[in-house]
Amino acid sequence: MTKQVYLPDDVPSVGKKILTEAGFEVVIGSGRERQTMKQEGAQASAVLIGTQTFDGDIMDSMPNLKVIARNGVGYDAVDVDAATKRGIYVVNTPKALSGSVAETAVSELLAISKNLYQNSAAIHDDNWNYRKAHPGRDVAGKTVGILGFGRIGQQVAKKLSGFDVKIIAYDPFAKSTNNVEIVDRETIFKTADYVMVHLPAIPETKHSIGSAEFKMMKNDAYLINMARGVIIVESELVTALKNGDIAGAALDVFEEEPLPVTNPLVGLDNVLLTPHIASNTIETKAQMATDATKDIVRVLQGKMPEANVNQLN
Ligand SMILES: NC(=O)C1=CN([C@@H]2O[C@H](COP(=O)(O)OP(=O)(O)OC[C@H]3O[C@@H](n4cnc5c(N)ncnc54)[C@H](O)[C@@H]3O)[C@@H](O)[C@H]2O)C=CC1
Ligand SMILES: O=C(O)C(=O)COP(=O)(O)O
Repeated sequence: MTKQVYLPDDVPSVGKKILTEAGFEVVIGSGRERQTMKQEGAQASAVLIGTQTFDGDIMDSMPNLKVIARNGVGYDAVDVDAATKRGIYVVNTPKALSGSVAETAVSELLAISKNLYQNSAAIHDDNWNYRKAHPGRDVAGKTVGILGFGRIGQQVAKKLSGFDVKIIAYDPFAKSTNNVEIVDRETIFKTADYVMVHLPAIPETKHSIGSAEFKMMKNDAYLINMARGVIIVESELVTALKNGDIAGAALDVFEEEPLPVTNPLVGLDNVLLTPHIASNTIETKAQMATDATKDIVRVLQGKMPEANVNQLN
């Protein structure tokens, strides 16, 4: 019988082509909701998922499942222990997206420094003079502090190398490089003008940045989080933004996604909010779909997965 690959969300055609050419049936689903996935994926030998929760209960509804492919890098929402107990591979696409996420991180750093969003909104509102009372900040001469100096953190440092900034990083497993000094965690919060979060969401990092860290930060410093919402204590960030403990924030990820419009972050004028778009580009989505589906094919053909190799772009 033809093996099924279940895609709760559609992916670029290059990925579907790899699956059909390898002889698999592609089942495009209608969303990430638990019951929907359980029904639509009941016959699946492989699934290709986003950031939705994928636990043992869902795995048990898919008795043929051999591989869970994360179309992305963070697999914090996949119960890897449950998969391992069931003999199911978990793969991801770390090589595909580091550069793209770093581009978005640097874009947001520049956008909050120059008030790009507010100035554009002001023009749309027929307010050319908004700029007068809202000068931006130069990036040159500032200190950028990177928390988590892995694939993405290193790409951020590379992209920033032409900006005349001092770059420091905290990561217990990383070493200083030509242009990046590894420092202790406190030094990041106390001295950086931009604190950039590129940590994995693991028990050690969950809610690890809150009021104590915001109080350590300089009043004119910015927080940029492109990693996972759960790393920040959101309510304490709101307080810090309102009290002026920090100058502003750029956030691509939130504890609850989609971010409810009732969340107190919405409407603050010193925060740039984007809907989890750091890797959401035409080129990177195609590369992620390619890497993930090639690994699905390998596993379903009885080979070892390859895309999940810790290698820089
Ligand atoms: N906004 C978005 O669309 C995207 C978000 N992400 C998030 O970015 C995260 C990072 O991705 P990569 O750089 O590829 O991962 P990575 O595993 O290459 O790098 C993470 C680094 O954090 C370090 N680390 C671990 N615990 C730490 C701690 N307590 N303190 C300081 N450093 C610590 C590790 O040693 C590692 O070097 C992912 O886990 C994912 O959640 C990834 C892609 C897209
Ligand atoms: O790769 C990751 O970890 C991401 O956060 C990308 O998110 P997505 O799978 O595109 O919703």
